[in-house]
Amino acid sequence: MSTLPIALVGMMGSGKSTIAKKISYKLNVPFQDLDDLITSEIGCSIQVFFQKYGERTFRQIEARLFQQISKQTDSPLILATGGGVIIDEENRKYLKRNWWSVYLQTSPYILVKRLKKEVDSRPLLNENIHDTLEQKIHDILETRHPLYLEVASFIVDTSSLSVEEVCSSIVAEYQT
Ligand SMILES: Nc1ncnc2c1ncn2[C@@H]1O[C@H](COP(=O)(O)OP(=O)(O)O)[C@@H](O)[C@H]1O
Ligand SMILES: O=C(O)C1=C[C@@H](OP(=O)(O)O)[C@@H](O)[C@H](O)C1
Ligand SMILES: [Mg+2]
Repeated sequence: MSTLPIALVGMMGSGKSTIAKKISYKLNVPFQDLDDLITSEIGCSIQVFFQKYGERTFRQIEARLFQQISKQTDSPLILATGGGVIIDEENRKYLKRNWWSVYLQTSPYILVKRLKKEVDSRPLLNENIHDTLEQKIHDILETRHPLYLEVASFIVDTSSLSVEEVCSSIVAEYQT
């Protein structure tokens, strides 16, 4: 049984926010969503912030808030990270050292199906209007997949699992 707090990592649409909330309820452990913490600090949506200040500034805030929580992880917590948290090398160190990190691996085909209706809230999917959603997801996943693998203590392939099945699999492994 792990005693570390749980961090969910994976691509946009892999289910981090949805699954973290459910596991929090199942384990009776507090839950936080890194994107919600960022939104509270910036005072606008992530979409609007990207347009005004760009991704680089977003990543700086994301890293600061993530590392701040990571240093306070002495009590149980479930954290839904944002899909890009693993880009920063220092963030990856924290994910390996301070968290039981779960990679919600999801096939590009399923990501496209899940994200089709939610593109508006994900700025990286609104860029490069000449690329299809399939192409954008493929390109992002190609760079990030090795980084998710690098930090993962446990991997769940969510592509053919329901939300409930993903939660059960994580809880069972965490309690083993
Ligand atoms: N295992 C799953 N099966 C079907 N739909 C899912 C699953 N996990 C998440 N979803 C759906 O995919 C969408 C994105 O989920 P979300 O939790 O916001 O992902 P993330 O936080 O990783 O971007 C939501 O509409 C959610 O209901
Ligand atoms: O993958 C990314 O770079 C991002 C993922 C988003 O969170 P979700 O993974 O919860 O969609 C959010 O942090 C931001 O739009 C950037
Ligand atoms: Mg999310």
